[in-house]
Amino acid sequence: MRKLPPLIGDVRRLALPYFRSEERAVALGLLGAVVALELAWVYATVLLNEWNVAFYNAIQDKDLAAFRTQLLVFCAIAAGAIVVAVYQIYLKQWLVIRWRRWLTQRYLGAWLADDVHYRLRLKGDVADNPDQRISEDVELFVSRTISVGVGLLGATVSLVSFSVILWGLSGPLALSLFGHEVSIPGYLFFAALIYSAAGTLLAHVIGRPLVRLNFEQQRYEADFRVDLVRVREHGEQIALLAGGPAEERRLSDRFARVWGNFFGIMRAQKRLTWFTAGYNQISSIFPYVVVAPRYFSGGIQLGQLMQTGSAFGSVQGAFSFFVSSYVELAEWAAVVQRLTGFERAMAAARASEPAFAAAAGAGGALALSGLDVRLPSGAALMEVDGVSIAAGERVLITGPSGAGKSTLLRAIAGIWPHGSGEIARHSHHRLLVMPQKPYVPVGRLDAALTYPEPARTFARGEQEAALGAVGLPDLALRLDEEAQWPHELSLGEQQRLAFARALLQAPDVLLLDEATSALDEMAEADLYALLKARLPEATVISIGHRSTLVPLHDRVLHLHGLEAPRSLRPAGPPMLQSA
Ligand SMILES: Nc1ncnc2c1ncn2[C@@H]1O[C@H](COP(=O)(O)OP(=O)(O)OP(=O)(O)O)[C@@H](O)[C@H]1O
Repeated sequence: MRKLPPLIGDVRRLALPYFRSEERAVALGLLGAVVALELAWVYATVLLNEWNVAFYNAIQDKDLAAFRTQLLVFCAIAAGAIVVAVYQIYLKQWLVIRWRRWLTQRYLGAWLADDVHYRLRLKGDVADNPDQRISEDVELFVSRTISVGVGLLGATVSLVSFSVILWGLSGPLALSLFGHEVSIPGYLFFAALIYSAAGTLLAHVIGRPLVRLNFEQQRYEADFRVDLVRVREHGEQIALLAGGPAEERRLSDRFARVWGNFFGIMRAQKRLTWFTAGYNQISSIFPYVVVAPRYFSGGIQLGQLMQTGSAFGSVQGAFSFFVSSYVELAEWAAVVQRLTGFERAMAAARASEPAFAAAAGAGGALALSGLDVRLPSGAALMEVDGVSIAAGERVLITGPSGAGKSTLLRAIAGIWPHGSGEIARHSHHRLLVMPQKPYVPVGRLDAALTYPEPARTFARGEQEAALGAVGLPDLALRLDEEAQWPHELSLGEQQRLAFARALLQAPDVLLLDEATSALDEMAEADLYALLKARLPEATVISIGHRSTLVPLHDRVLHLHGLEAPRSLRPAGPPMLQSA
């Protein structure tokens, strides 16, 4: 297991915000109730321990009346314990689901705000599989923190209560050491302590690899699941390429890591179970072996033997909380580590300074000066200086494949975090990016059309008119329909849908990244003419390889140079001819 102080520090950082949040009254109320019920449970076990004396002495004395009375006492204690058990589980689950809801919303907010999800992806492996961290790890963290926390509290209270009882029951142990008479008071307590401490130490040594193995297991499971989802999403392309066998090989390789690591877990858990199972078996008999001499010498009766045995078992059980919960603790430590890493990565992504300084510009105008755009690796990609684009101007950017045209649009859109320089634009102007493959969410068509605004933002008539204008009049009749639109609509139809979205949202700046690549040249010209007619004020920056795009724009900028870093300058006449 990890070193305890950092683990406790991480748990505090992850857990405290909920108990200080706007939900703190309910959270603390539920936590208080769960703790109170745990204490009530310990109290019931103390009562049962005392009941042992009267019950077993009644058996030893063949006292039927006392035996019957004690059966009734038992029923009363057991009834109370049953109520406590039922409500403790119920209230614990209540606390788990509320806490999980709060933490999930917090993580969703942090992950989706300020493009953190995208920046994390660009950074690569810093926080793998955020989906798994938000869904599974949050649930595991919340439920394990409550069960470990409450378990630890119960074990501590039980330890104190039964230690007092055991100390009282245990007479001093007289020993003769090197000719000196030594008397050890409360020797049964010390016997329980030594037995449990030895068990805890051994469990820790044997079970330590489980933390790392559990950490890896959660990661491999998530990687495998993500790959399965990708096959489902790209089913058509895979079928067209007859890629089934290739996917099967890849998925089998992925799964090999899942089961390979699981074998590691099985081996580690087997080693630990050899120890814990043996330890638990010995624990059930060990107290009686320790107390038996006093019983057989007539020092105590059967009732006291049973009470002492049970008190010894409780003290030793409380001390051994660590041994019995080692696997659970190991999983919990792994989850704490994963969530802490996720929070840190999100905070770092959010805190990273924007690469390109935003300067004030006017209207839909843009000015790019001293831009040095880089790759995540730090390698220089392109340089852009002294490029001004007037409001309402239409500019085409050309350049060889891989030159960095899309990356430049990402930088202008404000989501590319690598590089330096200044991008001047009006702080309130609205910008819409239309990529080659538009994002079309699954669900109702009107929501897909108006994304990311809610469908109700635009009147139904406006939505129908926009679809009609871009050549999709049939879809205007299906606005209420829910479907897998990304699979149902052709790429050309999706690109038309993106134009309809632009007409509705009427942005000040439009960035078109090969947004008409799936359409024929006539349809492309019609859609550009539509933009000019409906959004005459909008600044348009397009990327494309087709020469037919040139007359649809006022100016062409080209990424010059044979290799990176290329520079963006006006395209010369030869370029225009070859473009
Ligand atoms: N997230 C990323 N991580 C690492 N490299 C990237 C990333 N995104 C882009 N690149 C690299 O940056 C370079 C420019 O890519 P970009 O997509 O901007 O080119 P492009 O000019 O738009 O190409 P095309 O015309 O083929 O669409 C490429 O070499 C690409 O591999």
